[in-house]
Amino acid sequence: MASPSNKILSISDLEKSAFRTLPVGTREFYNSGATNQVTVRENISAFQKYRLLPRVLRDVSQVNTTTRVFDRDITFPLCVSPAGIQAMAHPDGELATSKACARMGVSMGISSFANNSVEQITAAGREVGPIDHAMQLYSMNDRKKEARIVRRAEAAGCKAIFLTADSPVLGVRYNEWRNGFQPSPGLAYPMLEKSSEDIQKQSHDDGFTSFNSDSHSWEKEIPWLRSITNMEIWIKGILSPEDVEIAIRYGCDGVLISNHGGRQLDETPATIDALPACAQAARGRIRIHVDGGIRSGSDIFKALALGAECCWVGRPMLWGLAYNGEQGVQLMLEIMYKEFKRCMQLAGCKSISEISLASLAVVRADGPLSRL
Ligand SMILES: Cc1cc2nc3c(=O)[nH]c(=O)nc-3n(C[C@H](O)[C@H](O)[C@H](O)COP(=O)(O)O)c2cc1C
Ligand SMILES: CC(C)CC(=O)C(=O)O
Repeated sequence: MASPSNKILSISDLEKSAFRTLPVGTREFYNSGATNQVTVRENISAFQKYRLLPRVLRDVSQVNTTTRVFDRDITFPLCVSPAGIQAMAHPDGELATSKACARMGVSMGISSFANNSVEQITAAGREVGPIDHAMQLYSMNDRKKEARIVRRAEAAGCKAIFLTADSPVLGVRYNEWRNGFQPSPGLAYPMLEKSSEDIQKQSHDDGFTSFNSDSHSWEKEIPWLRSITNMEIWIKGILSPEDVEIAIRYGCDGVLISNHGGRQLDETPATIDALPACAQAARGRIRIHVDGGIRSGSDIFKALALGAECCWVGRPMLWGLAYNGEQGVQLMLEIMYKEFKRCMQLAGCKSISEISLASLAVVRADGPLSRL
């Protein structure tokens, strides 16, 4: 843990603190992406194409930042994406994240690679306050094991399955291969039913072979999932409007526009760039959320203006955990919340429904400001 006297004012401060704290193999595993890191970089830089166009002299003395996710009003439109192996950032791992999310009134995704069980994670959050969880899932060649994950998540009160659609195989991860990445000894994956001994025997890459199954398809996976659960079914990892259309056809409840934080297929578009076409294709028929590169309140604002109903964030949670466990994740969410609220006020929006394309402009190198 970094010294609490270090002033952490922004997500970038948290990132720098985690950089100093985490051993190089863990830090690179968390921060890196696939191949040449093109998408990792663009997920961040693409936000800079957009400029905020404020409307002034509007009464923003009362601002309502709340929005509805899984039939609950959450504090503001940011939740925590499912990210695996959180116990390498802090021994409390996902338990700390769940508590911080509950304290801040936002939802949490639980990775199949969590180091704690869905039962422990949901219970930890509920000790603090009301919270909804989504269970992240891969299509697996061991259908019985996959069904056990779904049943445990439902029994533990999860509201949704996030089916990760972008990971039939692991991305090209030079950093993991160079560092011979392994989770710290002693860490297990209880949802995947893997003990720490099992994990140490195989490479991270080997761990993904069981996901490359012939059930990794719309027609085999979605009707089967529907037949075994009443939870909402969301597809995580969509980037094209065509796939949004298919998700609607299969009766899915939502999609998370995501490139897995640039960790799977490199040179896919930044999610903020893929979002508008996907939101237009959805035409309100399916929920559209987004993750990837969201690092400030104005990034959340821009994503909402471009058609997302809610944003999710991965690495900033890991940096918060590395900084100071539960309090660190809470600090990350507080920073985001305060920045988002201030951004709404300064842009002249007093509720989420007032955030629209009219609040954005694009500055082109060779011309004047363009409206979207
Ligand atoms: C260390 C790490 C582990 C992750 N593990 C998973 C996972 O187990 N399942 C999954 O669907 N996505 C996983 N993700 C992707 C996140 O859910 C999310 O899509 C991504 O982190 C969003 O980008 P951001 O980190 O720029 O916010 C992981 C991301 C990171 C950084
Ligand atoms: C937590 C991992 C085992 C999975 C991963 O690295 C990822 O999904 O990006």
